[in-house]
Amino acid sequence: MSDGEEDCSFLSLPAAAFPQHTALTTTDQLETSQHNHDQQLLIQKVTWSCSWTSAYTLQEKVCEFQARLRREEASRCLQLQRLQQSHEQSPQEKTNVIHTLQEELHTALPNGVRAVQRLGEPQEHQQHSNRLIQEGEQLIVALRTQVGELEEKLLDQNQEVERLRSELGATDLEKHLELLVVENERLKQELKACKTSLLQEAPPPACTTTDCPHSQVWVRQLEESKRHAGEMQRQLEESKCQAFAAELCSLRILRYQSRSPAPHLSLSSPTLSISLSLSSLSVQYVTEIVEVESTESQQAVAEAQAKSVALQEQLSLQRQLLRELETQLHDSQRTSTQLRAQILVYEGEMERAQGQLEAEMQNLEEEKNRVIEEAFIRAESEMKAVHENLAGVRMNLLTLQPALRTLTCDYNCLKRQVQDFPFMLEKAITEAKQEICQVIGEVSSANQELLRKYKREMNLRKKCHNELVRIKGNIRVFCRVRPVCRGEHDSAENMVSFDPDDDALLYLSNKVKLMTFELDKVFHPQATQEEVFQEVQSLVTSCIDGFNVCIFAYGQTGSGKTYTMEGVAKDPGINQRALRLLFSEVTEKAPDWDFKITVSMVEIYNETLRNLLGDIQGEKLDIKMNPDGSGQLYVPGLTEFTVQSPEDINRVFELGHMNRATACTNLNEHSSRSHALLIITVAGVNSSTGHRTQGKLNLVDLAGSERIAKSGAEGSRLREAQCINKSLSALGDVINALRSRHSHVPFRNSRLTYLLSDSLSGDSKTLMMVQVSPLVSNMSESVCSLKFAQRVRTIELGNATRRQWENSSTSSSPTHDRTHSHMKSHTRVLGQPRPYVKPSPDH
Ligand SMILES: Nc1ncnc2c1ncn2[C@@H]1O[C@H](COP(=O)(O)OP(=O)(O)OP(=O)(O)O)[C@@H](O)[C@H]1O
Repeated sequence: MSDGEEDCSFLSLPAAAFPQHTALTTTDQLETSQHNHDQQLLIQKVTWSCSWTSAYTLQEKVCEFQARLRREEASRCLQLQRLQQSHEQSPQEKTNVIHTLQEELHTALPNGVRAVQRLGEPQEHQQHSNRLIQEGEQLIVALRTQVGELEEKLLDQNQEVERLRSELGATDLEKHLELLVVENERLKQELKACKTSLLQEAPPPACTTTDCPHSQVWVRQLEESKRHAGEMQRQLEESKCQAFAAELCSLRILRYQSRSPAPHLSLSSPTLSISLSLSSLSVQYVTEIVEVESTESQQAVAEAQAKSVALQEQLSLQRQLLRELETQLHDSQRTSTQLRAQILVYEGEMERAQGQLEAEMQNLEEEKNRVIEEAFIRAESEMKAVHENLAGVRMNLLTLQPALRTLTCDYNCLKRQVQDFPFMLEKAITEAKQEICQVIGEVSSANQELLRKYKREMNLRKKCHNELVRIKGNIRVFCRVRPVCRGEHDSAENMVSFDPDDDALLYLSNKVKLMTFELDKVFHPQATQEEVFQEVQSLVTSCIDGFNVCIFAYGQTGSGKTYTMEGVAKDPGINQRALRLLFSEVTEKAPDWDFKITVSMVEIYNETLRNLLGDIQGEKLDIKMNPDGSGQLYVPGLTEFTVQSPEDINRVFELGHMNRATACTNLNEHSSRSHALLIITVAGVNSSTGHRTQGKLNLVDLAGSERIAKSGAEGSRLREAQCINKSLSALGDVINALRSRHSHVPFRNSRLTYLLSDSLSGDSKTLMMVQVSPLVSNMSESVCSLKFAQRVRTIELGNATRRQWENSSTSSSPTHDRTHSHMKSHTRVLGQPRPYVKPSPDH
């Protein structure tokens, strides 16, 4: 039989005594706040019930309630145990939960006590109800009084229970629990620290199980736990002894009660323990005792019963405590076992780590020894080398010391020189300046003297040059043999030959005879344009000195006249080269002389004069006598282009070539049958003396000189040939007249001779370039051209030193002394009428 069953066994009231009490089933209805009300209600119910059946029913309900109450207390105790055993919660949380549970327990215990008391009340009421049934309403009042007293005693008992509980049970248990929790935390910390040190300080220090402080702590803890378990065991034994003594005492009381049921039973000892077997007494016995007991004895018995209940509770608490202690002991033993196992594991790990550490130490030691040995060997070799170097350095030092002394002396000497250098430099600079100034003066005077001599020599050279030209004659005849062109199969090797020793001889040979021609200069087919111009440039530059010059190319068609005079774009002929030379010469003479170069370009076709630089293409011009009565000729409308830069030269030739090509449908054929004239006028004035000079250069590309019979021309071609022959024969006649010194020179017989009359006069210089074809087929024409050239070469035009001169002062020209001038200056602005010099008929 359980404790609860024993408690309610003496209240074996009949069932269904209070049918209307079925609502009293929950713990809430038995709370303290409802206690008085429930007591009153219960008393009323008891009063109203007059049968034993109702009492038994009430007893069953009470027993059921007590059983539930104990189950709740047991579950709370178990929960408290679980919480105390839990090591995962923090101590503060555990303490809070324990306090909460203790409060609940404190609340539940009085309720349980009151409930037990109330269980006694029905019994008391049942006992008194039998009398009250008989005695009436007075007993109810007495019962109420007793109930009040019982309540007061119940309160005392509760206080006593609390005191006992605080002294014996819960306080020690809590302290022990706290100690265990603290110890547990400390062990956890040590275990964690031990793990950390093992991980960090690998390998761990070598220690044995007996030397390890953790093991010693655990062993001490184990021993302490054992000791604690022994104390708990001892307390359990004491509790058992107390329970046994209480049981004996209760049995003695019962025997005493059975022997002498005195009305004043003394149960005053507070330490008296009542056995649980007290509850096993039958209700019948209690009823009989109560019937014969007095009021005081009944009260004493009730007190004893209450104390018995309290002691029973203490006993149950002690048993519970014992079980807890036993559980703790088991846990401690299990923990000790686990700790031992863990210690063994740690010791194994430490041994392994120590072994690894020793192996690594050994390896490191070997490595260290090896490295030290290598370093030692290396250091020895280096030391040896250093010693050798040191010996060499010492030797060098010994040899360098004298050199250093010498260098020091040199350095001191140089230092003194450097210190004196500024003064010496200044002195040297001053002397050098004086010398330089003196030398500059000497050089300047020498330069002046040299310049004076140079000018004198230049004048002398020009005089000699002009004298040479005069001695050579005013008409010079050159011959140029063109090469065999591509596509020409005729060979000239057998027809034309040259004298290697004399460049003035040319041989023409046919099948019959060999003809020799003596000219001023013969150019072989390989002669370049530059070589040809080298020979004629002295004539060109004499134009600057005021001479009239005429250079014309003569020869049959295709003999190379145009090539010599105009040339090609990549290799220009005499025209372009002469103009560029004049431009560069007058530029060099600036600023002493201010020269102006003007250019005109005309062609004579079928005895018609055409302007090639005019705005009107193919404009026909005429040669007229100047109306001023000077007897000079001029060409009205002739365009003169002033050349001021090399680019102007190019523009002049481009314009002239374009106008000539536009005026003629077939340029090649047309050019063969017309005379092309480039007229360059050079007029200068000396800026210091005011002397003026003017020369004219006529560059003429004559038409082909074929014979009409050979060409077989008819119609217009015949007329062209007749005009060409007329002009060429007129040129021959003029030259013959000049050679024969006739009184009349027929300049007017053709436009060509009329236009060139001033350049063919006595003081002019004429160069005839006879062009010869190397082809055998052109043999007869070549012979005719060369014969004509030889005749011209014999002409004496007069004194070439005579030139155009305008200033009447006695000073000399740039290169010559002043002589007679027969030509007046007739420069004009571009496009304006220009007087033309008419040659003197005397010439
Ligand atoms: N010295 C030379 N070197 C190279 N080729 C030349 C030479 N002389 C003339 N020629 C060439 O011979 C050909 C005829 O020359 P060019 O036209 O000058 O003869 P031309 O006497 O002026 O003829 P035309 O009376 O018909 O005008 C041209 O193709 C020209 O290039």
